[in-house]
Amino acid sequence: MPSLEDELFPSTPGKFKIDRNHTMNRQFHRCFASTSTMFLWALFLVALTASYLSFQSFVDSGSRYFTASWGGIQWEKQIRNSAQIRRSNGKSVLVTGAAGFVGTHVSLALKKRGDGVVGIDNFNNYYDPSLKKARKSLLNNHGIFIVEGDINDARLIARLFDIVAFTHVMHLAAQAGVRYAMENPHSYVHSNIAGLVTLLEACKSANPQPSVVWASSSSVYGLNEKVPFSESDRTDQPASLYAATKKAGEEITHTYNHIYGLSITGLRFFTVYGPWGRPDMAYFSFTRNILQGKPITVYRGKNRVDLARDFTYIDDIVKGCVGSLDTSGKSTGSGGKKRGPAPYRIFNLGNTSPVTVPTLVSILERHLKVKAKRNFVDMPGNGDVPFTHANISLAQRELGYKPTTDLATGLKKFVKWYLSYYGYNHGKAVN
Ligand SMILES: O=C(O)[C@H]1O[C@H](OP(=O)(O)OP(=O)(O)OC[C@H]2O[C@@H](n3ccc(=O)[nH]c3=O)[C@H](O)[C@@H]2O)[C@H](O)[C@@H](O)[C@@H]1O
Repeated sequence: MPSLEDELFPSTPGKFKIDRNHTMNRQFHRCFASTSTMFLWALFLVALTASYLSFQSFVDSGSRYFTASWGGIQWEKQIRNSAQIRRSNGKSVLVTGAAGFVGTHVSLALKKRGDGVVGIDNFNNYYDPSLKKARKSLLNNHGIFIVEGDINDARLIARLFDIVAFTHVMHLAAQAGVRYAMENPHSYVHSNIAGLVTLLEACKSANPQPSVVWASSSSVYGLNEKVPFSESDRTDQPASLYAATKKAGEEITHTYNHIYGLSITGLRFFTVYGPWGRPDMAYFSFTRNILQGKPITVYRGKNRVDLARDFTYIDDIVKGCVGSLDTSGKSTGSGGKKRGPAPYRIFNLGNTSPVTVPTLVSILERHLKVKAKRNFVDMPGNGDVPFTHANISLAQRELGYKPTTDLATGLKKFVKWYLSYYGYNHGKAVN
């Protein structure tokens, strides 16, 4: 039988060979062996502590990356209150990108009719975060709580699903903007691909699984020339990385529908505009420049053809989003496993009457009562497409979607909001 010493210090030629016949030697070795055992244990404990500490710092630095300031009893209470349903057969909806343009309007519409709404937004500085904070205040005033966090933070998303059994997710968080993708390509991958997958992972694991409605984009039609654009038209020729990530989103959501039974509705928004809009978009930046007496750059296509967009007013988009939530059908999975086929739908949400960019400028001039200084420039090869035009018959049939606001009417409402929000009085900012 090997002794304990033998097991701890196997008889190998050299250093630790034990002479069993020599008592002193034996005592020395016993003493040495127990010291060494202690030494080994100490080493083991040090290693264990070191790996625990480095794991903690990894977790902490992860949290710092997501600037997580969430958690706690008060925080959970605010989420539960915000998610409270106040009508029969109401929904509890997690709205991602809730402090964004479309997110704010959809959250308000849902809350006003009695649905529970919890928002999440990372308040990044792609455009003026103070506008996002102002939207947040607006939502807070209506009893909507916005969690400050990133959809890439899997722990946070999982926690939200622990606190609330969301029936629906309205996923609007994204890196938007067609031309900015050349400046910061990775932000598109971070939000529109990685963030989407993190969110879908949480949705797939949630019990019950929510139904997911999310924002795709008219830009997926890319170089498609068949007009108007129908959902069945080809979308494999994106003209920008932004469009490519949105198209990838359509494929990614399809796999989650196919494998896990998530109910998915993708909405291809066509150049959405209106009050509380996005400062990076043309109608918004043109307004700012016109009021400040600065020139605006108007792009022109090949052979000096005017560019055109199927500009769609925010209230019409909201109706399309709410209609999608109401008709989404249930997810079928549970415990991360599919239990049957679930709906997978894609809809165009456009105005179905394109307007050229110079006409947009003329309408703004009329509403602002200020003449624009136009600089016509050939459209740079930066991801833009010459025109968009939605065929909306599918959304009309399935969602009852029927846009009612033309560009002149919608821009009038936008200009009214803009002048009031930025404190303009007779064409001059007062603050
Ligand atoms: O429909 C969509 O899918 C997309 O609509 C917009 O993208 P875009 O149509 O390019 O909207 P704007 O950036 O407002 O541009 C509108 C038109 O004005 C033109 N433009 C833009 C900026 C400028 O300085 N000058 C100018 O002539 C553009 O070329 C374009 O024809 C949004 O920015 C995207 O996030 C959205 O996904």
